[in-house]
Amino acid sequence: MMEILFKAMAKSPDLEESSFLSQFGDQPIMQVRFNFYPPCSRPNMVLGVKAHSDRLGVTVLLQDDVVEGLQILKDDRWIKVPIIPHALVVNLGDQMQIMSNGIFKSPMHRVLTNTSKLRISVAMFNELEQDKEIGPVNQLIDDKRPRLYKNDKNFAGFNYECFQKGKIAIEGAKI
Ligand SMILES: O=C(O)CCC(=O)C(=O)O
Ligand SMILES: [Fe+2]
Repeated sequence: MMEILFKAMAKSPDLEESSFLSQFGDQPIMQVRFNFYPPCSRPNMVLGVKAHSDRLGVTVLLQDDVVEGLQILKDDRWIKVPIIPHALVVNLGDQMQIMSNGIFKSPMHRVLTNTSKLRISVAMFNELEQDKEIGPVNQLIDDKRPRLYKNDKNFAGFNYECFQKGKIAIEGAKI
């Protein structure tokens, strides 16, 4: 599934199919995370997940089919991501923004808690092969669009460090 997505995304800026996919290496790691948000008596004070952008290429998310909570930042405003039964939410991560030299954006998002209902979501991520370096695809760098990001070997770790410190990782990846 991830393979199909990465190939399709490469076609949009008119690249070779494997341009993004090949950066993940021959043995990319598939990770699945189950998020469990218990009810919270002070939802105005406690977030389920604080604001962050996903660190990898693409996140495929199955939201709770009843309880909302996910919000995305657009033009400095938090916008609710609606629940669409049986639909998956596909979100782009920082590594996609880096590989596409900023053409694709990795949005900030957060999860709110709910006073009375628990919420569950399942997120699927595609991690690079160990020690693989990523960087902007060469064909997306030219005079009009100079290279925005440096190549990086441990961006995922760097993103996690930034998340803990409340910093924006993609800013730190800039040249
Ligand atoms: O629970 C959700 O809807 C989103 C969780 C999330 O942002 C993540 O796992 O990175
Ligand atoms: Fe996320």
